[in-house]
Amino acid sequence: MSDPLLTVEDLAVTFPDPDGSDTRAVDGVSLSVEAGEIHGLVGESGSGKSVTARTVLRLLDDADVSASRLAYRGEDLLAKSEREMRAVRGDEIGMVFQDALSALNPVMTVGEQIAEVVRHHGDVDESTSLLSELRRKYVTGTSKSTASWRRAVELLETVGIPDPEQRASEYPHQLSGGQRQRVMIAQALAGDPSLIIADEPTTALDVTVEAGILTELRELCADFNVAILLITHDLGVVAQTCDHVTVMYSGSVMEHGPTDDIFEAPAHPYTEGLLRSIPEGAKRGDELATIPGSAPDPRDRPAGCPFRDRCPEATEACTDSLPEHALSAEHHTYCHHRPHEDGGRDDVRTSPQPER
Ligand SMILES: Nc1ncnc2c1ncn2[C@@H]1O[C@H](COP(=O)(O)OP(=O)(O)OP(=O)(O)O)[C@@H](O)[C@H]1O
Repeated sequence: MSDPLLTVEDLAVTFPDPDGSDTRAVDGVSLSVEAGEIHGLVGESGSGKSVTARTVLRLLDDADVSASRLAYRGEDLLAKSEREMRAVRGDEIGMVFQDALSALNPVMTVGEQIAEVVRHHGDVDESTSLLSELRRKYVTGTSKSTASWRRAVELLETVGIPDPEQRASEYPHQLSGGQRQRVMIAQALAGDPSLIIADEPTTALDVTVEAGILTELRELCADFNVAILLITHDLGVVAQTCDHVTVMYSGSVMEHGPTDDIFEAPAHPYTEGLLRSIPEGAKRGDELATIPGSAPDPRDRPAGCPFRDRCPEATEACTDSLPEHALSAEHHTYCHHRPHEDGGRDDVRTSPQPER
C-alpha cells in the first residue's frame, strides 16, 4: 500500500510560558490523510484541532513541536526550511479558514487574489508578448486579459459563484459570507494542491448556505482528486461530508476510523457521549459541549486519559495510561474499557504516557 498523503505520528505541541505554566495543546496525536479523501478532525472547542492543522503547515512560530513523524508525500515537514515550506503552503497544501473576511485582502478584487495564486503556482502562459502587454495596460487597464485572470474566473465558476466575470472584479466586502468562503476555496484550488486544510469553513454560515458549500467540497474533492482535512466541531458536518474521522479531546485522539463505523458503533465513551448529545433526528448544527463537566486545563494536563473526570466508566487504570485498541484495521480507540470484556480485550496495547 502506498504512503498516505499526510502522516502525523505522535505529535506534541506546547506553548511555553515564561511563568512555567506551559500549555500542552496537543499531546501524542496521530492521524493520516489518504489521497482524495475527506478526513474530519472533530472535537469540542480547545481540543487542539486548529493547533494540529497549523503545525502541519508550520504556521506556529511560538510553539515547541515534536513528532515521531510529520510527513507530506513521504517528505519530512519538520526538516523543511521556511522557503521550502512557503512552496508547500499553497502549491501542495491549500488552506481555507473560517473567517474569509479577515483572511482575504480587503483592497484587492477577489479575481486578482485568486490570479495571484495561479501566477505564483506558475502553470499558466501569461502571453507576455509586447502587444498583449500594451493591450493589458492601455486598453483593458487591468490584468483581465491574462491567463491567470481567466483561470481565476473559471475557478470562481467551478466553486459555484454565479456571474463569475462580474464577481471577480469585486472586493471581498461586496460578496456574501457564503460567496467569500467559496472564494477562499477557489483560492486554495488555484495552487492545484493535493490537500486542502479547511478549518471550520462553514461554521459562520447559515444552514442552507453551509449545506451547499459542503456538497461543493465533496464534488471538488472527487473532480480535482484533492484530499481535505476538515476541521469541525459539528458531527452533522462530519456525517454529511467525511470518509474518515479523528475524534479529539483535550489535545489527544480518542478514536479514529471510517465515518460509517464510528457513527454506527462508536467505541469510545467520549464519542458515544457526543453522539448521544445530538437530538433525535438532528442532522447538523449541534454543539458538542453537552457532556457534563469540562475539559482539563491544558496548562495542567493529567496523566492517563484526559476524559476520565467526565467519563461514567472511569476506573483507577484510567489515571496512568491511554491504551490503544484496534477494533479493525482502520477503526481504533484509546480507552481501558473498550471494547468490552467479551469483545476481545486481549488485543489491548497499553502505551504508557510520556513523562512530562
Ligand atoms: N498561540 C497560543 N498560545 C498559547 N496557547 C494556545 C495558542 N494557540 C492555541 N492555544 C491553546 O491550545 C489549545 C488548543 O487550541 P485549538 O485552537 O487548537 O483548539 P480547537 O480544537 O481548534 O478549538 P476551536 O474549535 O475553539 O478553534 C487551547 O487551550 C488554546 O487556548
